[in-house]
Amino acid sequence: MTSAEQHCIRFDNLTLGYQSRAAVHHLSGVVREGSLTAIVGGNGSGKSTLLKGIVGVLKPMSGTCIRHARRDVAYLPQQSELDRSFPARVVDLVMMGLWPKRGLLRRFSGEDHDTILRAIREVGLEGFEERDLDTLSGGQLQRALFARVIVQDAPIILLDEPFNAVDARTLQHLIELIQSWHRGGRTVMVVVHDLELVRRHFPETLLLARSLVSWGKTADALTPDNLFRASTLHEAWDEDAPWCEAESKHAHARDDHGHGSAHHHHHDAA
Ligand SMILES: Nc1ncnc2c1ncn2[C@@H]1O[C@H](COP(=O)(O)OP(=O)(O)OP(=O)(O)O)[C@@H](O)[C@H]1O
Repeated sequence: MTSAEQHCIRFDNLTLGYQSRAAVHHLSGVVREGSLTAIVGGNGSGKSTLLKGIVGVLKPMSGTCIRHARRDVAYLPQQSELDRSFPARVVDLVMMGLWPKRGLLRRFSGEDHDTILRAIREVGLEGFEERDLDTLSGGQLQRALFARVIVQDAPIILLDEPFNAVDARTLQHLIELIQSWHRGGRTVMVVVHDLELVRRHFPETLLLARSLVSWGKTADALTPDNLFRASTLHEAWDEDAPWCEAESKHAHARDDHGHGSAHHHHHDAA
């Protein structure tokens, strides 16, 4: 495998934000092809912003985020960003996963319908095909969204807090689906708040506190020291600071974690 093949996503001094305020500062490093990474950090630490930067809905303020060979991305936003009152059934939501490939106005083939029904079965929602989205429980909606990811069949999968408000059984099922995507060689990044879950199921972790705190094998990334540093940075935020003032305040934290080319060595394992 060439090094270009190993690098699925590359960040080079990437800064992302809104209006004139940066939310993710000067991130450098590579996401290895086929890796399974948890993105961890406190509220407002830039996790969702980073996913939006990878998808491309948010353009860099500076630096770059490059997806190798413009790989397709399946992106699941936080449930709070979804409009549940949208008048659609489960089958319509899952069908949307085929739009990028088929186009909005093309008719779907019998094969496409089989793909959609198979995905609905795979997430355990058989019998719910015709149900309106606004009648689903939170866990059922999350299953339907996972079915949409399945039909998208993308090599890169980004999930923003997919385990929020799901019960133990649904959680186990969603984890199994993520693991099957990982075994199939897809590159998967998931925003997760529960650190025990991360330690149990995610080989690699990226810990954010607006700037990168640590990134590598989960056991190395989530040391008490790194978690303490992340919380200290978190407390030091000034929401009203002009962009990059926060960066200079936090420069020491960036200097000693050695991300970028150094962190890349972590990615041989997993
Ligand atoms: N659309 C927006 N416009 C302006 N500022 C935003 C916008 N979205 C996020 N922010 C700000 O960017 C910063 C990072 O937010 P982000 O949503 O990436 O954090 P997060 O780590 O995903 O948080 P959480 O765990 O609470 O979901 C926060 O200060 C937030 O207020």
